[in-house]
Amino acid sequence: MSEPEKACSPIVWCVGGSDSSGGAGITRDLATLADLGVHGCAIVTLVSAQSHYAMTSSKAMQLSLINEQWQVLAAEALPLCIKIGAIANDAQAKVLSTRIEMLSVPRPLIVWDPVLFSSSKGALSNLSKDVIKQLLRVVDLVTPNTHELASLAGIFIDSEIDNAFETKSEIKSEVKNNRDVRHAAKTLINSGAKSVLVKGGHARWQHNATDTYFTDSEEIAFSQPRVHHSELRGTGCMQASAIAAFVAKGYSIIDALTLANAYVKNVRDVSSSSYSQSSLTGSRQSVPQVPRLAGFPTNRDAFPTVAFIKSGAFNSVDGCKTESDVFDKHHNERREKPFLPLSHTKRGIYPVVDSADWIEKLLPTGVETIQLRIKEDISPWDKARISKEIQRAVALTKSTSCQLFINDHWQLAIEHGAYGVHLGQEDLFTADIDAIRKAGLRLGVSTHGYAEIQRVKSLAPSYIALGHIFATKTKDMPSQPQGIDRLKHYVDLCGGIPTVAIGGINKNRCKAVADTGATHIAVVTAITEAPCPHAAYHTLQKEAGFVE
Ligand SMILES: Cc1ncc(COP(=O)(O)OP(=O)(O)O)c(N)n1
Ligand SMILES: Cc1ncsc1CCOP(=O)(O)O
Repeated sequence: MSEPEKACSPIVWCVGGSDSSGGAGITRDLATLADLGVHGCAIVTLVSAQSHYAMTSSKAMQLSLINEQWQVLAAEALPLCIKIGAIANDAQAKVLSTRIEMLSVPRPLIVWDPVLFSSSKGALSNLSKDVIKQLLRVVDLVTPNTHELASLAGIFIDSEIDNAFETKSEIKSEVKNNRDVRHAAKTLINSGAKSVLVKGGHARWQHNATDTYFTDSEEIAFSQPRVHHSELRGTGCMQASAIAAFVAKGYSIIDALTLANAYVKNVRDVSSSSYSQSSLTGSRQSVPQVPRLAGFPTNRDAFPTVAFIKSGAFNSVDGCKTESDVFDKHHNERREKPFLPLSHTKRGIYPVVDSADWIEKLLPTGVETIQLRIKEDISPWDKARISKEIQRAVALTKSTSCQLFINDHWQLAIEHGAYGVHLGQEDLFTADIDAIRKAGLRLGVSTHGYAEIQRVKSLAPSYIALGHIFATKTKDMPSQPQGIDRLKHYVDLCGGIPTVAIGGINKNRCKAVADTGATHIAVVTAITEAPCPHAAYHTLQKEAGFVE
């Protein structure tokens, strides 16, 4: 399944150096963008003479030429994203920082891959502490590996010491474990960086390769099985360009990080398999491994495990008891203990209602899955009344085959023996997931894109809800509607786990939704605001093709 074509490609600017081997730098950025259906423009900062194994020289572009490249592009159209790679010197860095600061709001998202050295063993840039500090503060996302993170954080640690003792210090930040990663990343954030993605490829102490994304309020880990002995160069350039490409295509930053991680995994896989193929056929004579194109990632096995670490829960570095695998330990444990599957495998319309009366009203339709969703901010009920309502809903459905899910109130759902619980993303930080599973209740969880789906898959829930598909008046949504094309990808990504599509679905839209393969279609107003809710339920079932 390929990604839908848009009428015109989004634009990303790449600022960086050319690598004559095509393995990295702006050469690789442009190939990555083209592979992902994004038009790349180039602002060349330096030209390097490089092969896959050595760099013999590198020459900086004149400042006037950097300025002119920027100006001529800006006069035509501003991009949705700017990816910055190697910057040759302080003067270039200052021009770029000033240019970025002058961009009017809403400005493009700026991603800086802080390439200080080339993997073919040569220095590409020689930036002073002050310009690095300035750059860190003007960009939106910086993507260091652990060596680069140590150098960047060292700058701030050095200057704290410089300020305190008024002496020059050689002290460097050390990054030798996950605790150091967090400490160094938080140093950058506390010094004004907006967000940091620390790449785990060089973090040999990690069992998996874990990229960790930090903002002042979030920490999200993306893990892949570690690749040992990779000869592929330019993966950092590819990853940062892919992030820029996905943001330019309208994905949220955390989905862009998830997709870019999967993209690089695919490039690695196709590149190494064609490389080993060439060795088998004898066509390889000390030929370097070159990156192959991989396109939009659609294969489930390329996607990372995603773990959201609640901000605050680990905000003190000492809060991490085990320095390793804080990031994915719980997720791996849970994957081995799946939730019970749904009892009905038949696809169907899934009404979401706010009272036991509605459940009573709809049961005669033969509805097989229903949700009681009581929102306290809508009706200020006290806990005792909510408890009674849940108890009544459970009693109504007990002797039927209808699967009753209780939204949010998982303790009451357990207490009253409901069939299942439906939770949102925030609830996952607070609910006792193990208690729900041990009590034998099913679990459904809401998601709003790639990162959350990958997070939730690790819980092995009974279903994954995907939303919101279309604009809805029922709930204020902070995210954009997903649309049918993305829904198709999400259903595929969920693999064998049943899916529920929700948000703005009515009788005219449910056929297209059902065609994506979503197992269930959840609706609120298409039933609750219909003149005849029974008839509406049957029409939706029919239009979706769930019944003859
Ligand atoms: C089937 C289904 N899907 C999504 C939701 C939304 O749940 P959540 O994100 O917890 O938001 P609220 O419903 O609590 O507003 C749902 N209820 N059911
Ligand atoms: C609870 C919820 N979660 C995502 S969209 C939504 C509301 C869906 O209501 P409607 O079917 O009326 O658009």
